[in-house]
This record gives sequence, C-alpha cells and structure tokens, in this order.
Amino acid sequence: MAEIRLQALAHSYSRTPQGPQDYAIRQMTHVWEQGGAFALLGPSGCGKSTLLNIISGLLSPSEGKILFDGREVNRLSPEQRNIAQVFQFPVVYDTMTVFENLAFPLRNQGLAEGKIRSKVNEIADVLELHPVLHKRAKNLTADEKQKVSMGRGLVRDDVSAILFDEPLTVIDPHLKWKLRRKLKQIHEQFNITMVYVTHDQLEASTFADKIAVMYGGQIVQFGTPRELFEKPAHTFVGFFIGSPGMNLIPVQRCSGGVQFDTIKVPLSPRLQEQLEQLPSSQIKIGIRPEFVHVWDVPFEEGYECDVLHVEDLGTYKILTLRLGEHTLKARLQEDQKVPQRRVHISFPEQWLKVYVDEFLVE
Ligand SMILES: Nc1ncnc2c1ncn2[C@@H]1O[C@H](COP(=O)(O)OP(=O)(O)OP(=O)(O)O)[C@@H](O)[C@H]1O
Repeated sequence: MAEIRLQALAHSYSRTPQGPQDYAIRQMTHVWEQGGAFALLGPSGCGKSTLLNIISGLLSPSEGKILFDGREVNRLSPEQRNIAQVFQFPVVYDTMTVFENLAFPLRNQGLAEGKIRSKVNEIADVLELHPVLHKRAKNLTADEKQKVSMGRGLVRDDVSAILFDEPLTVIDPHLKWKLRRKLKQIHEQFNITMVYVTHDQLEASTFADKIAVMYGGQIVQFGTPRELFEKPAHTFVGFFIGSPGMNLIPVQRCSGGVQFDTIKVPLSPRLQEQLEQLPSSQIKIGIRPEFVHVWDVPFEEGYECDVLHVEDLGTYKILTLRLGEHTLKARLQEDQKVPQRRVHISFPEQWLKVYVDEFLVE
C-alpha cells in the first residue's frame, strides 16, 4: 500500500509539443493519500486513462515524477511498482478455473499452497465467487469474469494500489450498484489505496471518499462529493456534477457587484474587493438549481422571471426560468406550490459563486 505523489507531472503524446493544447496531461502536482478510496472523474478525452497508465507504469510521462511513498518509480515497470489494474473488459485466463485464476498471482510469488488456498477462499468469500470457484472462466458471465479480474488484484497482500479503469462498463445495470457496494466494502476491509476512473458522477460518489475532477488534462478540483456539490472550484465541476448542473451566467463588473443584461447582482464587499484585484473580464456567476430561492409573491431583492417549463420528476420539480436574456433552472421543494407564468427568485449569498477565468473566487 502506498501514497502516490505526482510531482510536476505532464504528458504530451507529441514529441515536439508547441503549447498546452498539445498536452494530454497539463502540468500537475497531486497526492493520492495512502489507503484512500479515490475517483478520477471526467468526460471522454480529458486524460483519465493517460493519467492512470502513467501511475501504473504502462506509459512513461514526458515530464515530472511519480513517487510511491516518496520513492521515484518513473523507470519501474508495472510489475515492479506492484500495481494491480482492473480494465473495462475483464482480463481472465479462460482455460483456468476461477480458483486457478485467483491463485495465479500468488503462485507467481511462490507462496505455499496452504496460504494460497486460504487467501483465495477469503477473496472468493468477499466477492461471492464460491458458487463458481471450480468453473472454467470461459463459462462465466461478464460480471463474474470482472469479479475474477478484481479478485486477482485483491488477492495479493503486497499491492501498492489498485487502479480501476471504468470497471463496470460491461456489467448489467442492475448489478452495477451491487458491485460498487462490494468494492466499497472491500476498500473498508483491506484499506488499499484505490483509484477508480469513471465518467459517471454517481459511480464516483458512491465509491470514493474524495473525487478528482479532470477537465482538459488538469485536475480542476479534488474534494469530497459534498465539496464538489456545494463549492465547485471550477465552472466545469459546477456544470458536470449535479443534475441539472449549476446555472452559470456571464456577467460584467458594476458598482456594488456584477450585472448581466439589465440585472444587477450585489456582491459582498469582500468579493468585490477580490474581483477588483483580478484583471480578467471573463467573469461568471454560478448558482445550483437547488439553491435558487423561488417565491410566488414579489419581495425585496427578488428578481422577476418568466416560467418557461415545469418538469415533474416525481418527488421534485425543475423549473426552467427566463431572467433577462438568460435561462436558468431552479429546483422546487416537494411541498412548494408550482408557480404559474411568473415567479420571483433570489440567490442566497452563501450559495452564489463567482468565477474568473472559470475558477472560483474565494
Ligand atoms: N496513444 C495516443 N496517441 C496520441 N494521442 C492520444 C493517445 N491516447 C490518448 N490520446 C489523446 O490524449 C487525450 C486524453 O485521452 P485519454 O484516453 O487519456 O482520455 P480519457 O479521459 O481516458 O478518455 P476516454 O474516457 O474516452 O477513454 C485525448 O485528446 C486523446 O485523443
């Protein structure tokens, strides 16, 4: 088990990168603490697999260092790094039984048969593989095969970390939830550093204690699911996490705050002061639909909007509103009256975020 530190790490697939656009991984320094359950979450093409392959040793980074427990491992192979990797598609030896598949890494290490049997039984127990333990792997279902792939990583006591690259892609939707819970349980039981790559926010937040959100080759935020929801550090996190995502509106500075169209949004003196110190004119305000206050009567400091659409999602409703020239979403509480045509909203100061060049102004 290890702490994994990426130090000034960057990677370009081009031999002669001309600028940041040529980097799949832009320079980053990041630490995955020992024993944590982490997710690496981001859209297709943001660099997740590249980063995972650099950690495992399948790919050598063009710049920077990878340290396991403080020791540089840049030149070590995946075997020497002792990393177990579980891929999208199960990797099993079809002609071997499940038992033999699980025993394989231990036999390679030269462990005694008695020890191998007890370790394989322990892992088969956790993964509920006993009913198929003596079946040939080629006769298994896709999810059973994927459990065997996971088991091969878990069976060794000496792994530095287990990396999962979208491991539930081939699993039936109704089994995904069960396997995710299983992985979480395994993490709690074995305390191994685990990094789980996915583009699915639900998968990330049910598995991980902390999520690294990746966008354009950068980790734009590393935090708990709650932190990502309540305090997105980057507009992409606001947009990507939550359903629907954060409302983001481009604004200009004005006295006392910011404005868009003819609508003025006051900001606290502290935020105004910080904004003044930032030269960029790329400013956005962001507020999650859950935090927009909705009223059916006018009130001081409220904004009047047109109701464009009401989407009934059973236990709650999502309103699509027009404010000035912009549309935004608001989530109605279960017990709230559904407004007709016009509505009054406000942005509680605690939940109104300001972004400059897409990054949160704190
Ligand atoms: N072998 C390669 N040669 C050149 N460019 C590559 C190579 N592999 C990936 N890339 C590019 O690097 C960037 C990051 O790709 P990567 O596969 O790491 O992203 P990802 O987030 O894992 O995406 P996905 O979820 O689709 O696998 C993309 O622009 C991709 O086109």
